[in-house]
Amino acid sequence: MKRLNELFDIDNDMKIYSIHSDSRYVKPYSIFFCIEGLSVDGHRYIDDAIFQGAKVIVHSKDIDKQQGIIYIRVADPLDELNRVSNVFYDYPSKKMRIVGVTGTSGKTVVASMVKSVMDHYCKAAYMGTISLEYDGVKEECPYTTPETLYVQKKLFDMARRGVKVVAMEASSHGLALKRIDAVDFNIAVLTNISDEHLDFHGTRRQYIESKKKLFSMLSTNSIAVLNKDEEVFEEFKDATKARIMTYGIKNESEIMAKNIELYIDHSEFDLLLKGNKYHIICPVIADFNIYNVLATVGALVGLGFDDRMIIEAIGELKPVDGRMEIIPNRHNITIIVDYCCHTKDFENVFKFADRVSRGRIIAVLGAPSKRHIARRKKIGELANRYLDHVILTELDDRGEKVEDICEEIQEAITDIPSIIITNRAIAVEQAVEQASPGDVILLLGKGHEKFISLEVGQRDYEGDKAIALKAIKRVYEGEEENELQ
Ligand SMILES: CC(=O)N[C@H]1[C@@H](OP(=O)(O)OP(=O)(O)OC[C@H]2O[C@@H](n3ccc(=O)[nH]c3=O)[C@H](O)[C@@H]2O)O[C@H](CO)[C@@H](O)[C@@H]1O[C@H](C)C(=O)N[C@@H](C)C(=O)N[C@H](CCC(=O)O)C(=O)O
Repeated sequence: MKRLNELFDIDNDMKIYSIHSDSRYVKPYSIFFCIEGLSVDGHRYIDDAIFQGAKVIVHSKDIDKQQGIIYIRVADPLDELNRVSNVFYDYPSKKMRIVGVTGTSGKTVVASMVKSVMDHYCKAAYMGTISLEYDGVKEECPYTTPETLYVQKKLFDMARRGVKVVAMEASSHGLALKRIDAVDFNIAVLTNISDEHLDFHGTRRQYIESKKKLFSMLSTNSIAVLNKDEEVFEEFKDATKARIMTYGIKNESEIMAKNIELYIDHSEFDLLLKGNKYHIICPVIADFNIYNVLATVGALVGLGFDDRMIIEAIGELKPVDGRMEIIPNRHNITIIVDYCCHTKDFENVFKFADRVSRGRIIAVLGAPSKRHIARRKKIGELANRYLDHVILTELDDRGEKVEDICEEIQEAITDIPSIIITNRAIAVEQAVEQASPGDVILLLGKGHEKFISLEVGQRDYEGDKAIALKAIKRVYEGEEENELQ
């Protein structure tokens, strides 16, 4: 609870119990902020908010006024929402060390790794695509980077429960839509930038600018962990007042990986850290994940880790749920589940499998509907180049016919066999049935997710990992039993 005059420069000490930007959740004695959205304008819902009990309306447009309600007109209600939510929740981000991770790919992996390492030392939190997780709380996050009120409320709860470090993903949408403007970041990490989300941002330039915002928000005593091998490195360096910490594989950096050896179930490399060299054996797979490990090291150095703590932490890193996650089995079949969102991700995963596999590479994949249509042909072309067999299936159909999406991918697969099995669970089972010892199965696109998005809402899906594990048991362990009989 706060008094109104603590939140605004106003001569009124009314008790305010909550603040809202969505009329559907407004509670009595609250403030409603009218946010102009991309599809609707929050000003339309003022009456609903008052009906639900809002006593204060923060708006930017001419509106009809009612008796007994306080109206506060501001230039930008979203900016005010950010400012007020910070005051309302007692500046929660200032009470913890906040690590923000942005970039096209790798945000989830880096933020999750930072959290899992920090868990050994203090109460740590993760907020991002997979979940919101801290101090025994685990729930689905509404967005990769949720909206201001959600973020502030959760940070407030974390601070109250003694969380010391928060690793959160900063999506380009979240940054552009001011969802984390009120967060005081201590460390910002850039993974990489490729041409994605142009449907929302319009141009690559706009996309880059939204990512850069995280770094321009940093103060002089914060740290910007930047990938020196990225084309945009100099631009990001110039965008921040923070101390720069560089990592990379190709260009000379403060944190470097050299002599990288990739294996199907782990990686080895020499880590160059402040002039020292350490040989690392690390349970994460694929070269693009080495970048993620280096970015994590950057964040940990920023959090005060010394070399010994870093080496210990990397050796114990666990693969993140549904991110190049190997599904264990005793049958010499390597099954990898990966979220694989962008075209570049598909290329990276295919290349890795091609490089380390001694058998065939079988992939189960699809493409999301009504989004990134051009991606379908590109995925097909890449599959053609690197894989041996493809099973095309549903991803998130959102009302488009799955067969049509699969056929569009299939048109570009001219040199290797491909089949369409629209039911994803059956497609995964098929892949397991077809595999022989030595083969690699790639289950791509769903990662940790246990739902399929429909035109409206979503339906439950058991998850690639669970289905693959069951199939292994049925196909291989069942066979073993038969042989014994
Ligand atoms: C493009 C985008 O991000 N849009 C977000 C935006 O939608 P919008 O601007 O259209 O909002 P709106 O629905 O018009 O509503 C405007 C205002 O009216 C309010 N309202 C609305 C209805 C009502 O009955 N009462 C009411 O008060 C809303 O709460 C809101 O404050 O604001 C809405 C609520 O404030 C968000 O739900 C919505 O996220 C959409 C659904 C979404 O899917 N966003 C995705 C793309 C997203 O953010 N993705 C990124 C990850 C990207 C990645 O890296 O892959 C993420 O961080 O998750």
